[in-house]
Amino acid sequence: MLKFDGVGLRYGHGGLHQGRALGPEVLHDISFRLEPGAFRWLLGPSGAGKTSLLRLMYLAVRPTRGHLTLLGTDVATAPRRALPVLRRRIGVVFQDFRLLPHLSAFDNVALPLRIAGRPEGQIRADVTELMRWVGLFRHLDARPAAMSGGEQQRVAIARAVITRPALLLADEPTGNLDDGQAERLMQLFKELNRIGTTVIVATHNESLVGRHPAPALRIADGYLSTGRSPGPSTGPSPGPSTGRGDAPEAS
Ligand SMILES: Nc1ncnc2c1ncn2[C@@H]1O[C@H](COP(=O)(O)OP(=O)(O)OP(=O)(O)O)[C@@H](O)[C@H]1O
Repeated sequence: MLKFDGVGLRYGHGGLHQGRALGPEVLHDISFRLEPGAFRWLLGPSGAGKTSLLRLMYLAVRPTRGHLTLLGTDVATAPRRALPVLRRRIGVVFQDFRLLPHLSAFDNVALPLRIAGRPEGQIRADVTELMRWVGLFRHLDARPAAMSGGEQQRVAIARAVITRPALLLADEPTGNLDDGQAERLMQLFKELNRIGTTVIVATHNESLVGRHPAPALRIADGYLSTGRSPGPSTGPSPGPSTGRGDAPEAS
């Protein structure tokens, strides 16, 4: 369902004729495959290429070389009209949240459901329940500017998961959360994963990764390797549902 085959990425491509030179390659020869229901940490030092890899997966950029298949669709050969439909099956928690400033927290989270044409009564029930779960029930009417960083991050998370996407991509989703909130967030991600969502979480939060051992995509200097995240040496560690979706991988 998610397949990278020799993918490389340079920024600025298409810009030559606009006077911008092609930048250096920031991702090199990325090859891996994930089946539906997989969970992966995405790990690597700052600047290694985690956000760039996620941007390929939510169609913000296209590979400069190689092949990328997302949810069964080859993004290079798919007709242009197919891409927004594909994109709607992907939930993204952006590192910088990207909430719409003129909308309330409720309306930010409701937006993907409204775009999908869901009935307003169902939207109200679903959004209210999820906002209660992420601890923001008292902030339904607040605008992003009136919320703390952690509150905004939780709105961004709620917006990403409200549609139960086929693929959930989260870029440093606990950066503004305390440990208790981060654990609650992991419960949410694991529950989605349990019901079939493929989940990829980029993070520097080593203690969170240690508490939830799962296979990892590791990036260093734009090159990918795969392996298992370090887990606690003792104690129960159910972790995300790592038993499913573990397709043979090559990197
Ligand atoms: N829009 C862009 N234009 C040009 N180069 C970029 C752009 N975005 C990222 N890069 C470069 O791509 C490389 C990888 O950056 P990326 O943001 O993917 O790393 P990261 O692993 O997500 O880092 P961090 O953990 O700090 O968020 C870096 O060298 C960065 O400077």
